[in-house]
Amino acid sequence: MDLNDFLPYLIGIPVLAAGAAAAVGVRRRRPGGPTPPPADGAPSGTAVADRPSGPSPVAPDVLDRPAPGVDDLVVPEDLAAPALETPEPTAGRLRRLRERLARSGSPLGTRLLGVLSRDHLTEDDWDELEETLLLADVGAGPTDELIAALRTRVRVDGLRDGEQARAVLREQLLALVDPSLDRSLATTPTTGEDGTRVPAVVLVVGVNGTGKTTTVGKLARVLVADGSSVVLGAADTFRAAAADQLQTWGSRVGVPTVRSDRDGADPAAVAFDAVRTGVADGADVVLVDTAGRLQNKAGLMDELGKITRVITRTAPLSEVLLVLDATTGQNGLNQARVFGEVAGVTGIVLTKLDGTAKGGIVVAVQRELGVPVKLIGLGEGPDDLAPFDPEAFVDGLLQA
Ligand SMILES: Nc1nc2c(ncn2[C@@H]2O[C@H](COP(=O)(O)OP(=O)(O)OP(=O)(O)O)[C@@H](O)[C@H]2O)c(=O)[nH]1
Repeated sequence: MDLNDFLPYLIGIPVLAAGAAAAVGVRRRRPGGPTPPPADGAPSGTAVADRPSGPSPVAPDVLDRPAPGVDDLVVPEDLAAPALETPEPTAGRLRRLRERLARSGSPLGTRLLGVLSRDHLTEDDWDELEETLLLADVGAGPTDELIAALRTRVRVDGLRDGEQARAVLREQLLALVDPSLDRSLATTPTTGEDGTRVPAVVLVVGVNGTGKTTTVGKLARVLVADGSSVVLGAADTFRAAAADQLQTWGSRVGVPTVRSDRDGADPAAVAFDAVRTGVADGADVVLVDTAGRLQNKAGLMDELGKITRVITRTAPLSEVLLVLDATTGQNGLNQARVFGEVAGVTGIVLTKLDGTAKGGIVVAVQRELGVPVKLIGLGEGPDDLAPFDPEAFVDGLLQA
């Protein structure tokens, strides 16, 4: 799916929302009510909340989980079946990116333009440009490249006026952001060797607090609006409230959540059951949220490695999205490096871009990991997630 093709929501939203509700359905389990047995009676430590009736998938013995208690299979009252919402089209979201960048004080592009529009650029002016880029988290390498390219353009063509300065800066910033990178999300189901339909599996990783759970919830809305059927896996079993949070996101758009209510349950077991549920339900996409613990690289590698191994017994991983908080600058880059090494990241979600005028992190993180920014978070609202569009982003930076 090409993210930039989300725009057709505009036409299909009422139909798609109704279709999604019908296709996914919401079945509420009552507290204290009977626990549906797994298909073959084997124990399963996870439960599927807000899911249409059907057999529960069963995890392999190797995962060694305890049998469920009734409490494991109960949807709390306050999380049950709210009215289904209609996600907002992404077309408006790109416009909002520009508005938010403009509101964020003095965007990077405006400050650069202020210097470039001066009559005769002195060495002090070039130093100011360099400092501005570094302070905006563009990173040393890309900053040097941009300065060198601008110097060449100024030397060869001269900069006659502000308009020309803007055009040159736009061209050079765009080159840094790299419009040639493939930013589409792999969310198309495939067919297994035995002819079964295999959902696309998207694993979402990142340090705690960066916005993983929120991003999974927002992405589920985007996919539902696009006509896909989705299953969520709450494999963040470290933070007790994360599964509730995810389930709330899912239930608002009729998407079931596979979860365990046991604190500290094995995240790989939840991920496994989520994927099996996706297969059993004939879902298009399974989105798996993970915990963001970064105690040490070995621990992270163990946990993510196990989750990946267990998932890929049933379905290949289509995407590993790394969620990064745009306001954390260099710190975020250090985290990105570790996750990049252990998790085989295929795309970056840059959250909280609404909270920073330092758009340069987009460039730095792409360079650091060698993978594209695919989605950006623009706020805490349910539809504040947009496909990353290099041109809209650079135009947002450059507007007055
Ligand atoms: N302003 C803003 N806030 C965001 C954005 N994305 C997420 N947040 C907020 O960031 C906070 C943390 O988000 P979570 O989704 O709980 O983060 P997490 O990475 O799942 O955290 P853990 O479960 O602890 O690992 C919440 O208050 C979100 O509303 C964004 O794009 N902009």
